[in-house]
Amino acid sequence: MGQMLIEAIGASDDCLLAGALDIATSPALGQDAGAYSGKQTAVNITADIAAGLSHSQCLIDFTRPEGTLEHMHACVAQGVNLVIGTTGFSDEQKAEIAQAAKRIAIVMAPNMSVGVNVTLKLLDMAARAMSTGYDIEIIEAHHRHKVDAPSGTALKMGEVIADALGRDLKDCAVYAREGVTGERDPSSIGFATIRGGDIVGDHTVMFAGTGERIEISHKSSSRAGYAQGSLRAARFLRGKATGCRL
Ligand SMILES: NC(=O)C1=CN([C@@H]2O[C@H](COP(=O)(O)OP(=O)(O)OC[C@H]3O[C@@H](n4cnc5c(N)ncnc54)[C@H](OP(=O)(O)O)[C@@H]3O)[C@@H](O)[C@H]2O)C=CC1
Ligand SMILES: O=C(O)C1=N[C@H](C(=O)O)C[C@H](O)C1
Repeated sequence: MGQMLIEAIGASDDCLLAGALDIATSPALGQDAGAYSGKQTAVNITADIAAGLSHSQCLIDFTRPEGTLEHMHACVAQGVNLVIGTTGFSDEQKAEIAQAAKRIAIVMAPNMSVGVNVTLKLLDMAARAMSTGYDIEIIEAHHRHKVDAPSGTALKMGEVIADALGRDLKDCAVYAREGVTGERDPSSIGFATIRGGDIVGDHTVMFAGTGERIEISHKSSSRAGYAQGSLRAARFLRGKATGCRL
């Protein structure tokens, strides 16, 4: 995602790359942030977070939860707003992010694509309309490099549906099935995860009834939409001092 963001920022007429961070062991440290594509950005990749943020108004973070939190503390110290695309946070980590939003402005979304966020609205509507008589299953597929499961997007879809049905996802989510599982609990929301190849990101929510089923799907064919959505979030944060969209 770092490379997609550098590309999207380079192509935009209102955003400027002011820093590029990676971890201390990265072989890319010291290189120009555009070196991977042969295009110069005049920004060198650094692991020095304070230095990387020193000319920035907003940090866009796609790393790992522990990296995001480290970056977030630096953003708070330096008054830099934050867009979080990283997924896989625990409840405690999410609470820490909500606390930080009292000091800086934060947008956090497990999926930055416009299409997925529209899909979340469709799911809210569908769940309310099919609140009984339909079994709800969420199926997601991603590339072989993805480290968290189910995806942040699938979990968000589950939360939206559970909220619409007046359920708590913690009580009704079924993340795995194996062996003699017994019949399906009608109040459950099931998750199935596929990992393989270079699948960018597919999500389908199935409402399986008697004699029919409805499937609402979103499929990403490029990661560019995530980068564009992140810039949109950064623009939204421009001029904001505190608060969060989670
Ligand atoms: N919200 C959205 O729309 C999207 C969210 N994502 C999420 O973004 C995250 C990153 O995905 P992706 O770009 O594919 O992953 P990558 O592994 O390709 O990139 C993550 C980068 O973060 C670095 N990193 C790892 N740990 C740390 C750390 N502790 N501190 C600082 N940097 C760190 C990695 O370094 P190194 O390679 O050296 O380990 C790597 O450069 C995932 O959580 C993914 O689910 C992804 C796409 C869209
Ligand atoms: O790791 C990815 O690639 C993606 N992660 C996000 C998630 O966990 O939902 C968003 C998108 O599906 C791509």
